[in-house]
Amino acid sequence: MHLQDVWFRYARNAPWTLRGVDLELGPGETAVVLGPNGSGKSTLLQLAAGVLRPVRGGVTGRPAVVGWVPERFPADQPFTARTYLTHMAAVRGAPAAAIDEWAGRLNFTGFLDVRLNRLSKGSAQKVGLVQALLHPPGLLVLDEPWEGLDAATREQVPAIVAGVVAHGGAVLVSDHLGEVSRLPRARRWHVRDGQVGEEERPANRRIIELAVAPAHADRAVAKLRADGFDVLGVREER
Ligand SMILES: Nc1ncnc2c1ncn2[C@@H]1O[C@H](COP(=O)(O)OP(=O)(O)OP(=O)(O)O)[C@@H](O)[C@H]1O
Repeated sequence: MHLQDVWFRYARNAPWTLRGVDLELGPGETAVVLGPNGSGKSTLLQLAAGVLRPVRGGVTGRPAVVGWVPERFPADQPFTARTYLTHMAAVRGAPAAAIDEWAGRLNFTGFLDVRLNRLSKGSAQKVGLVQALLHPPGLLVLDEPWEGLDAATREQVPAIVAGVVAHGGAVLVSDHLGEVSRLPRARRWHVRDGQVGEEERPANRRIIELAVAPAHADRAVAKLRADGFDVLGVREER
């Protein structure tokens, strides 16, 4: 898939959110989109997924099956999870058995007959994830998957990404929490001032482990990033 000189703004006279973005993502590749809040990560993902259309430029070679998981699944709907997913499976030409298979894998089977608008945020996000995976996607787009999902499902994201990649699919993930280390082989695209640059990773790096009190963790991460250091992850001390 190729984003060619893509420009996007939300209204005719609004400032450009993205300017002249040129990116390529091939089958079996994963890219993590990094950048501060409001920098345009979601916008880039939606352009790649075909949810938004570029104002200028274009997107070519988008795979036929795109799985799109928004940051917040729109759960304000009167159907049960099963009814919704059965409909989505029919639309995608996926076997209904895929619903139970994914529900089992994500520990969600007990919620299939609950209405979407009664689900917790984490469970609703699982429905969003399952609908994107019912048919193996040629492109899976995950907007901040580590934010809305519960801890157990978050742990499964790398395996889900690996499954899509193993089928020859491409994966695009946004991340502002610094969870990118969970996908160590992914390319890294940084959105800054409306433009997207790919991080060149030096061949030889040193990994420094650092321990701070939980109350100082966010400040330490922000400070290190502001100084241009690559924070690979944050974990509890075990
Ligand atoms: N539907 C919309 N209409 C108008 N402006 C929007 C809309 N969606 C996003 N924006 C604006 O576009 C800019 C980029 O937003 P976007 O959601 O792409 O950033 P982001 O990097 O994903 O942020 P976050 O990390 O907070 O999700 C922001 O200034 C945002 O306010």
